Amino acid sequence: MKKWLDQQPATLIPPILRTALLVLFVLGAMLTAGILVLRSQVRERTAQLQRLNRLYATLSQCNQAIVRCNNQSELLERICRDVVGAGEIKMIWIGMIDDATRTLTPVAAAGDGIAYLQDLRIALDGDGPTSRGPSGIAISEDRPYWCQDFSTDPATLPWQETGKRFGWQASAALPLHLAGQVIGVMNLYADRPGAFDDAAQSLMHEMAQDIDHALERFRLDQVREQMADTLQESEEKYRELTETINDVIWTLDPVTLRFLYVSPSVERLRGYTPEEIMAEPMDAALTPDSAAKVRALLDAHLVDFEAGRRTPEDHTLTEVEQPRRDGSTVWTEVMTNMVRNRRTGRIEIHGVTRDISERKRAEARIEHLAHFDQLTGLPNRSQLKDRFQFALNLEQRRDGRLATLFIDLDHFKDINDSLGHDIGDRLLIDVAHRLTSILRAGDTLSRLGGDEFILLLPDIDADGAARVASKLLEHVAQPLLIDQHELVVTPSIGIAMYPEDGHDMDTLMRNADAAMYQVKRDSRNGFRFFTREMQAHSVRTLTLANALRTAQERGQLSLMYQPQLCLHTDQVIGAEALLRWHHPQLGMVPPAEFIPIAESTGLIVDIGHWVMCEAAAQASRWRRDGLPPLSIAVNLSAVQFRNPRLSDRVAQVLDEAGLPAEALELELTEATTMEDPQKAVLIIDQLSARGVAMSIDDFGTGHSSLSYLKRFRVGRLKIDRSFVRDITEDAEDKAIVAAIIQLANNLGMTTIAEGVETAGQLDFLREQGCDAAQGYFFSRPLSASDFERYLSATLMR
Ligand SMILES: Nc1nc2c(ncn2[C@@H]2O[C@H](COP(=O)(O)O[C@H]3[C@@H](O)[C@H](n4cnc5c(=O)[nH]c(N)nc54)O[C@@H]3COP(=O)(O)O)[C@@H](O)[C@H]2O)c(=O)[nH]1
Repeated sequence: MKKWLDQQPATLIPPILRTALLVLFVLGAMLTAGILVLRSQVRERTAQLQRLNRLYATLSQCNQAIVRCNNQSELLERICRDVVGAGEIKMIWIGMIDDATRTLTPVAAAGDGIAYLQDLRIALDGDGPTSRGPSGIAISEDRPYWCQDFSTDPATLPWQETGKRFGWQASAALPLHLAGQVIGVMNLYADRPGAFDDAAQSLMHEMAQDIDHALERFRLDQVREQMADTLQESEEKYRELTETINDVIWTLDPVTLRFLYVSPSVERLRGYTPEEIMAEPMDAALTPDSAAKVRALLDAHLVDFEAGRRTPEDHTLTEVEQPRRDGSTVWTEVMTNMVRNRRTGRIEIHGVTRDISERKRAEARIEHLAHFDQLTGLPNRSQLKDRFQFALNLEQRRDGRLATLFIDLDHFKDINDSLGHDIGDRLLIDVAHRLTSILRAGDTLSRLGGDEFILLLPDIDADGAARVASKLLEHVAQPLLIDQHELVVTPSIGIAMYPEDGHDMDTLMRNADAAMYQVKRDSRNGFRFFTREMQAHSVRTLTLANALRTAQERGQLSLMYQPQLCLHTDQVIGAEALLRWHHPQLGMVPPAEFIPIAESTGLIVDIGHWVMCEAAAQASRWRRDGLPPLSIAVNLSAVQFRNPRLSDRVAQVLDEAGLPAEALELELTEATTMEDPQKAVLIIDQLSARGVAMSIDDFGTGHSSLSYLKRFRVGRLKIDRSFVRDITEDAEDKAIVAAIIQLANNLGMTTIAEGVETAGQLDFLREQGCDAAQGYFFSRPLSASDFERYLSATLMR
């Protein structure tokens, strides 16, 4: 311009104009340059604004995604798509930390270069270049890492090649959080260096925070879902439980006494549906008295609960008999506690009701078992004790009298043994009915066990007691028909009177027992009153009976052997085994005293068996030791004889001892065989069929029936000592002994005389043709070793 003005004539353009034109020109140029700068700035500003707008749009889209998406992976995918779709960001990926491996793994990505992420795992711990990359720094330092120049930033070194390939010029790594902890990172890549200016950083930061909130929401949703699931599950379990268990679970309002909930099992328990139960107040089914009690109890509990003296941990357990729809009742156990409903704030009673009828029945049964005899239903000893005490107190107060009758059935054991326990039991039941049928209301009949009964007659004198006893004897003795068996059973009754014979139950029972025992010794089937003489006897009997129970196991029993000699050869042909009992305190107890006790207590069964075993074993030993073959005689008690398995037991004893049957002789008293001769014939037949020798002991004392004697397959008769004693002087004894010997001869039996003490007695016996003898004249009963010596001495003669 200046050049052009200089070429123009001054006339054409005067200097002033020239200056003005120059100024104008400069101003114009300046204006143009300003306009150009301004236009470039406007363009840049516009571009920046557009970028910001795109980022805002991205943020807004992200927020929409956050609202719409329901889970983490959907949200992250969507954010990645939206961010890249807005055009400002070339690539984005979001990685999550795997706590177990401490690596960062991509979970969502979009844009150019995502293929590179395929197997990407960034180790977070250690000093490797990857752990110190933008993601590693963002995570470890919990801050965004802005990389404005991707190609030169030392942190991006391992990925700069990749960045060049995909055109990444700048990047950002922003940590993501859950519950305040860094859980991942969002990586963004831009195609422009310095792309993440302040405005972009602020937006990205906001986006990361929004994502954090969304992740937190998902977590809470998840927790809520889990809680809902758990709640549903536990509700289902609770429902299942309440519907299937037999216990009834319920909730009650203690103020209105209305049930708020009752489980369905109530229908099984009481026959009413839960709805029916809930329709009525709780106390509707109770009696006014019980209802008042329940109400008072609840009120007291409520007061205590409000005052903090009662807590939900305080449970109350009560037993309640509840009505059922069918009119019956059911015993229940109710466990309750008071709680405050957290939702409503009201106090409730929570309860569990359990059916305990089975337990109640068992308790009642145990109670019954404890007081009543199971077979007959009569009171047992424990119940008798109570009634006795009551009756005694009464009689003491009114100065009255009371009778105790001890009733024992005669030969009941025989019935039991021969017909079986079932028949025996039924017999006891029938007898119990018979006895009861003639008693007054205040009398007590009790069964002690076995065939022993105690009858307690209050307010009665001796005459009255005797009348009752007679009536009982008569009544019980009537034949009984059990199955096809017609049975006659008689009782033996002993009577003790209060106050004469005792002031307490034990004494009166013991004395009545002693009197009963006397009846047994006499004739059975009768009654006797207790006397003072019986007392001494009964005490001794009781002592002996107790001591006898353990005599065998304590080695107090032993056998003595009394030689038996043949009167034709004068040789020892056998021995009678005689039982001895030596008690450390009582001394030698005579068999005549303890054998009856052993019989009446039943101990004779075991003791007699022991005697047989011992005697058979001794005889066997003698045979093995080369002694002449002797016969061993063993006394058999009537009780043993009645045992239906006697012949088997004898065979077993012989077997075990290895003794031939003919070496054993069983001595039965005449009285035993005559108790039931028909049966005796059978038993003797069984034994002799096994080859066992038999003899009848004490012959002449038991009124033998000759017709039966003929049928007894016994080998010899043993002449009782009482006839032998006076045989030399007493003509009658002489005649009896002679007759017995003759009778035996006629029946094909031999005879043995016992109790021979003198030569005169022996001479007479020899004259009469008696075959054998035993007695002090020859020898007293000897121990086994003395017997061996005695035998050797006789053999030497
Ligand atoms: N069931 C069982 N009864 C048994 C057993 N052991 C013995 N007894 C019976 O006890 C009664 C008494 O017996 P014991 O005191 O042994 O008396 C016997 C002899 O010692 C005695 N005896 C023998 N010789 C004489 C004599 O010359 N004079 C005399 N005064 N007494 C004598 O006689 C008894 C033997 O009697 P018996 O059995 O009838 O032959 C007695 O009834 C025994 O039976 C046993 O194990 N079981």
